[in-house]
Amino acid sequence: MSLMPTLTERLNRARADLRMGLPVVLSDAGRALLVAAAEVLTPERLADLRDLGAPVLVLTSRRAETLKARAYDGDLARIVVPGDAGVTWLRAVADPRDDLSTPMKGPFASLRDGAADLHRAGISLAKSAQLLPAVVAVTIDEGFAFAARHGLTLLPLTEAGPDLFSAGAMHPVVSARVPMVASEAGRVHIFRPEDGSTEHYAIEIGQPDRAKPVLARLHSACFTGDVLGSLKCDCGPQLNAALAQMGTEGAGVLLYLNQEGRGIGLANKMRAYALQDQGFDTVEANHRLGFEDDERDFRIGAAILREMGFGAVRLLTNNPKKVAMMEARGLQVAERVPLKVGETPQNRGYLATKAAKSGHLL
Ligand SMILES: Nc1nc2c(ncn2[C@@H]2O[C@H](COP(=O)(O)OP(=O)(O)OP(=O)(O)O)[C@@H](O)[C@H]2O)c(=O)[nH]1
Ligand SMILES: [Zn+2]
Repeated sequence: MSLMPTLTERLNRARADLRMGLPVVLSDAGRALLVAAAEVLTPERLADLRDLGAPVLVLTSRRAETLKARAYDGDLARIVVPGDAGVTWLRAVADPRDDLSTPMKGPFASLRDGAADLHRAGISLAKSAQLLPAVVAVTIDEGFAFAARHGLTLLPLTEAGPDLFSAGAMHPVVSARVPMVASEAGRVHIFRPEDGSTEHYAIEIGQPDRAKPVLARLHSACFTGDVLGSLKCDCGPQLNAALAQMGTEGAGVLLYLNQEGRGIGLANKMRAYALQDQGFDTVEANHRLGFEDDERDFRIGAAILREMGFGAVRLLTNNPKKVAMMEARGLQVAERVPLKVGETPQNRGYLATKAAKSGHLL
């Protein structure tokens, strides 16, 4: 018998550790790296990291571009942390909030030699913990004994497949009837991912025929739009219109995917909104924070639909990438059904940017 946690279980632990400001040990092929999230690192822990070696600040090339720092590792940059730099410096480099008011943070020296795969895993981990994609990293001689001695989580990446950061299979937990304004024949299903990460929901309207393409919507959570009625986006009206159409047709399925802010989480989305108030558009704001335009994993939606017995959909969307992603996961998109509602004076620019830069159909 072994009660040792699997890599996936350790990964979930590592996310929580990182969010608390605890370092995590990443190891592969005899190499080991200690990583901690820049946004929550305390001065005491930074001092501990310095005792172990010279720390680097790992950023994505998106963030490095704004900072005019060299990204020798393709998609990321390893920036030397100056000897006198404290956590305030780390946070100012990681977080674009004050870029405009205090533009000169450099010049920065970036590392060019040595492998960056463990650093890359550190960035993926920070993203999957919905933190800013910025980690402080120190190379250590050996991972296993170090992690055991300090009670830290170790991620032995040697065991990792290419899908380490995917949520895995979706397990149905429970479903219950919820009569709604859009349809009295509503049922809410809860799905829990294999890796123990965030749950996602499916709202089934009526009794869709599994043998035919089902009217479907993949809705990404938008606290501001769905709950607060924010005028900055079109999410709330899209959610209601999709349910209403399913109610009118008598059948459909709406997936409510907890991928707030196109997968960056609500805190980062609010950081993006603060940048939008400084004049950047939705895509530029994501990039300045160090994220890609869209960090969502649409495998989740495909896995839930398949688990529910659906193989083909009539997909309510204006986003051709959602169609392509579903087809790539083996779900046939028999038809794309446009969903154009909720344009406001406040979201006109946002919708225009999505059309111009993200390929949305107007
Ligand atoms: N990062 C970021 N996310 C945003 C912003 N405005 C809205 N969102 C998020 O964008 C997502 C919108 O998702 P959807 O409406 O499902 O997707 P879509 O790609 O616009 O495609 P369709 O609506 O299907 O055409 C939600 O997760 C929102 O929280 C923004 O300015 N920045
Ligand atoms: Zn929204």
